[in-house]
Amino acid sequence: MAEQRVVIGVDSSTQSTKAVAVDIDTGAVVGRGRAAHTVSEDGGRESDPEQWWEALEEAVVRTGCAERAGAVSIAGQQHGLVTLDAAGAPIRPALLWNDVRSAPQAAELRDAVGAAELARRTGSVPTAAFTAAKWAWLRAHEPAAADRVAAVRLPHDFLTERLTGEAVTDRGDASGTGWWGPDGYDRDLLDRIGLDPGLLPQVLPAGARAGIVRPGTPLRRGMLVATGTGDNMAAALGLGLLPGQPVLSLGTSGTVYAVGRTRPADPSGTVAGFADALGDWLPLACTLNCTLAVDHFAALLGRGREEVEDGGTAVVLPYLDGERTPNLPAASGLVHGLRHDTTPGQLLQAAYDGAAHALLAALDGVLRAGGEDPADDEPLLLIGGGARGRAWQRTVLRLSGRAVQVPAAQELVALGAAAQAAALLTGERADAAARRWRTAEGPVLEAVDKDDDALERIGDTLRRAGALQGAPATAR
Ligand SMILES: Nc1ncnc2c1ncn2[C@@H]1O[C@H](COP(=O)(O)OP(=O)(O)O)[C@@H](O)[C@H]1O
Ligand SMILES: O=C(CO)[C@@H](O)[C@H](O)COP(=O)(O)O
Repeated sequence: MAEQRVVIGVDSSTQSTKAVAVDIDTGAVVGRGRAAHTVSEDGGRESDPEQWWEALEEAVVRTGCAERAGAVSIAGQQHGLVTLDAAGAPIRPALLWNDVRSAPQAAELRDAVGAAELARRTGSVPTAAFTAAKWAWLRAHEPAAADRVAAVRLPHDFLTERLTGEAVTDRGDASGTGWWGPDGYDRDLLDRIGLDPGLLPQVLPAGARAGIVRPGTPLRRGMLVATGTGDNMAAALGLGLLPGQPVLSLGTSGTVYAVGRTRPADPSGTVAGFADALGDWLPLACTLNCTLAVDHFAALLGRGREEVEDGGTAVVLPYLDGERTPNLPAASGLVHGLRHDTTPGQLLQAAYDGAAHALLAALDGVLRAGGEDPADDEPLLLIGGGARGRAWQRTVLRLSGRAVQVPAAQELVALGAAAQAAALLTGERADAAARRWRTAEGPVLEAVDKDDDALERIGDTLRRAGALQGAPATAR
């Protein structure tokens, strides 16, 4: 019998690290591992990169394939600022994508350079999420720490470098920094925020090899390591996504995206013009308040996640972490439209609706930004931890008016990383490997009539909440 060929894909995302070991020939998942992360909650959002490394070690060992896999690749949460000293040790905890303290620095950059110019050069108008704003925050608030920095990395670059010793990244994750464009690093923008380009990793071409596993890790020494990428780019690979197929991901962040053939440049900032991990683009809109915010609401109401009820006039803007889409970093949660007959179940449903609203409102813009036609009747692919929740599925059906496909495969980010690893061994494109593995297959839920009344109520509340949501909610 021929020996089974296996690769490992890793997803180092906000709440945990997940690893999958995949049979290259069949796509069967032959091992899984998971280890949790800690995220600070006192004002900012920070995590210790050393904990990500330990979680990665634990998760890959748990797959049972750390010694026999042929290749490995690491995908990670986008945007996080990892600052290292000359020995490669973190100088301070990483500033995460959902830390809104850097909103003033993002606004300064937009004012200084102009939103349209930033979109033209980097594809995106930066919000607090972007690494450029985080570096500017560090320079302003912790100048002594910033002066000690010998290397700046994204979460997945940091982990790839720990594995290989190579200071490298890929175009997908680099496109979320706010200092990268199709011609490489933007020296003028780096200069404005006081970041030496010599501190940054080399951006490798799509499909390249990052290096090999060095001694002293739980993975076999000499194992091939692919470039890895940002988590949303990896999920696009993991689904074997073709241009124009929309995806809605329900995790700590909510994201909506599609592969596009045209380079996006949305001056309004709603659609970020990311690169994908191959040669195309990944226009994407992202919210800060998704599964965690709705779960928090359910806990406040003393109800289980699925205990929702239809009807009523309540509107919830569940902006517990501030918000990125719409760009309201100082916002807080807001409940409006309560009546004597409003039930707790209706209020919970309103929290789901409020969390899904901005993502679905951005969907057509995402498709157009990538040069694709929103009128095409492609089902919306629903992924991420929330995708299996029935209340989430019903909410997305009601507010999108589209058919929804729920892939049976789980951990699509880790599968996308595994597809990158497989591509190193087979010579395929990573997305082609995932299509061969049939990762996107799953039940299609039929479209229902769009709930325009609910969408209108939320949009109206949002418009009228203006001053309340723009003012600082708490001193951060
Ligand atoms: N059946 C479910 N219904 C709704 N939400 C769920 C369900 N299972 C998990 N979740 C949510 O999924 C989230 C984790 O999703 P995941 O995509 O793994 O997050 P991340 O990648 O951001 O770490 C958790 O916040 C959890 O509340
Ligand atoms: O900031 C973004 C996208 O721009 C987020 O999608 C992060 O990449 C975090 O992802 P999850 O941990 O929620 O998967």
